[in-house]
Amino acid sequence: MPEIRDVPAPAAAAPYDALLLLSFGGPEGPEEVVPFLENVTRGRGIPKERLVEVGQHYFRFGGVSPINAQNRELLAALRADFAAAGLELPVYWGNRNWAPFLVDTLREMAEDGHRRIAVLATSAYAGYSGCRQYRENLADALATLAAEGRPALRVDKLRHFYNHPGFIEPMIDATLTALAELPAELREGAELAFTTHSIPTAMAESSGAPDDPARGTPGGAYVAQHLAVAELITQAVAKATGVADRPWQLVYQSRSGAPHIPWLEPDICDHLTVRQQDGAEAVVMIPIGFVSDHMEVKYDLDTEAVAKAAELGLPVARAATVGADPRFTAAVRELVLERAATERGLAPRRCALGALGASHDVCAVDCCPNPRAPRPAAAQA
Ligand SMILES: CC1=C(CCC(=O)O)c2cc3nc(cc4[nH]c(cc5[nH]c(cc1n2)c(C)c5CCC(=O)O)c(CCC(=O)O)c4C)C(CCC(=O)O)=C3C
Ligand SMILES: [Fe+2]
Repeated sequence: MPEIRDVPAPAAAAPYDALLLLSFGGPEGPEEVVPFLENVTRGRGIPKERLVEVGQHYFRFGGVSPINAQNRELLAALRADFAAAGLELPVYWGNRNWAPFLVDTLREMAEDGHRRIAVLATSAYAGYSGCRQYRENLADALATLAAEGRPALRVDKLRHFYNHPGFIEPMIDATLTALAELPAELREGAELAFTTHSIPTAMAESSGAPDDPARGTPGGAYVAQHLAVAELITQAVAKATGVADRPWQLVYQSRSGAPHIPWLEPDICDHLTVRQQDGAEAVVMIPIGFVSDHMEVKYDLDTEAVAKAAELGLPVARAATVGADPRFTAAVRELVLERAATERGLAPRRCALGALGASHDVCAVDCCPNPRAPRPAAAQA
């Protein structure tokens, strides 16, 4: 079978001429918090109380979200990884909700002569927020550039990377490191709580492609993919620690939306309460839903859940997120080369751990539907 390195290094990414790192964006000063939240929530019916509350989370940290600094770090790490591997592919960065805005980055890419762009969204899983919404953002930006009379760009979003070994392995190590932070006598009995962003249950159920085997499971692809990651990490931790039956659960955090609309549960704080009542000795929280230490991790876990645990007298530790781990940057390089080879008509090896297998390259038209109304989206069949 042809390997992904079937052409000389400088041309290995062909037909792509650039990579775009596409992320959420966050404020970097107190005056930016409210305009940022207005961008995030435009037309989405998030209750005012929730926005004021979320604004406070940002103000507590001087109005600075950690996400942009983390993306700058990832951008630098990707450039260094590509350079070290002899891959000549410029890397750019643009966001959905804050500067550098996606449309400005795409305009710059067009001006620099790029036409065929691979896109890595900093969201590992299927779902409207992490997949289609980014593709809608791409469609909006491309429409703006077309209206400005600029040459056409083609954007291809790389597949979901939740089960790529370069994403899983750093999380296994991080879980073991967090376990080691607990007092020695608590390590064997410590439970694992895998956390991710809660989303409306209806959005969870419709996540993934209709023909995706993961979509057929209760909770849809979003939950099935997170469960697959939790199982992979649990198995590896069992092997490394020799504790075979360590309790674990997938739980949720950062719920918003109106109270009468069902969202995925239980919340991490309720979970800690229940586990403490059931006699748990300690809990390790592993934020598998987040690629880096976003505000959700810094506030909802490190501040809120840690305070809850202290109130309960339950020892907790929090596993680090993947961030700019060299295994992850190497995985991104592999994903670019893999997709490039596929686009050249080859059948490259598609690295993925666990039973769900490698995710699709091109989203179906009805994959991860918009919960409000259908809108144009780029990078789909
Ligand atoms: C699945 C998912 C991810 C993970 C995938 C991905 O990474 O994309 C994610 C990431 C993020 N979410 C973030 C921030 C916010 N998300 C909000 C609102 C919402 N998120 C949702 C889902 C997700 N969100 C949903 C269903 C809503 C409700 C309304 C809506 O459909 O929009 C709101 C509004 C207030 C509130 O409701 O909390 C804020 C401020 C930040 C930046 C953090 C920082 O600054 O470090 C990041 C990385
Ligand atoms: Fe969010």
